Amino acid sequence: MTSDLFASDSSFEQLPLEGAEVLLLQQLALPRPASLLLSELIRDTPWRSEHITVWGKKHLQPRLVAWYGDEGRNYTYSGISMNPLPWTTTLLELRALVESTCDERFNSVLLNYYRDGRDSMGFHSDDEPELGPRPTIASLSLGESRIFAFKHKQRSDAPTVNIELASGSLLLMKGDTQRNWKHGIAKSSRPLGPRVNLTFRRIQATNPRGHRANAA
Ligand SMILES: O=C(O)CCC(=O)C(=O)O
Ligand SMILES: [Fe+2]
Repeated sequence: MTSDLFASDSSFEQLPLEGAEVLLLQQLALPRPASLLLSELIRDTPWRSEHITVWGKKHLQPRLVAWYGDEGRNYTYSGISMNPLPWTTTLLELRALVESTCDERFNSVLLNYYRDGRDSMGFHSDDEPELGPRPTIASLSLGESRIFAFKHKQRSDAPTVNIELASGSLLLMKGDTQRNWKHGIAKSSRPLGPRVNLTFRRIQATNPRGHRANAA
């Protein structure tokens, strides 16, 4: 094991997205090598394959998901209501690391498992009412690098901004990011390995029924 596995670049880089606050840390100092965390999460998580309703039509989500968090922090999107699973030791460890790195507090985490290049996430904003009006979301990626694309919601002439989310990277979305931009993970025709993404979130105390119309 070389020290490179644990190398970290401790500075966040601000991405040039107008009307958004998006910061990227290329390499978080993980407690164990990313490959070990990835295989542990793939093996130990009770993954769910969910049907979601998008524009009134039922689809199977092209990825697997799991939702963890403090009790009572339910989350509803695209017609799915998720009751949180109790935190595991590993997820608590990762949460503490992410919280101290970005000086924020989170009470839940959504895990997305992209099994290969055919798995994806459609363009959406994380703008459910239970996240509050200007949510801070911290996204930790493990495994295969995937392209994370931002598309402006109002300005169709604004170019799509693509960023590569490598294993061990931490992306922070804050402020008006969700109000002005959508994001997604495209499919790839190349044979890609597995990736697990963890989005740490803060669910507000009240839990009105939310909706996410376009997160196929
Ligand atoms: O997998 C990713 O990087 C994106 C995850 C995401 O956008 C979400 O969970 O809302
Ligand atoms: Fe998202």
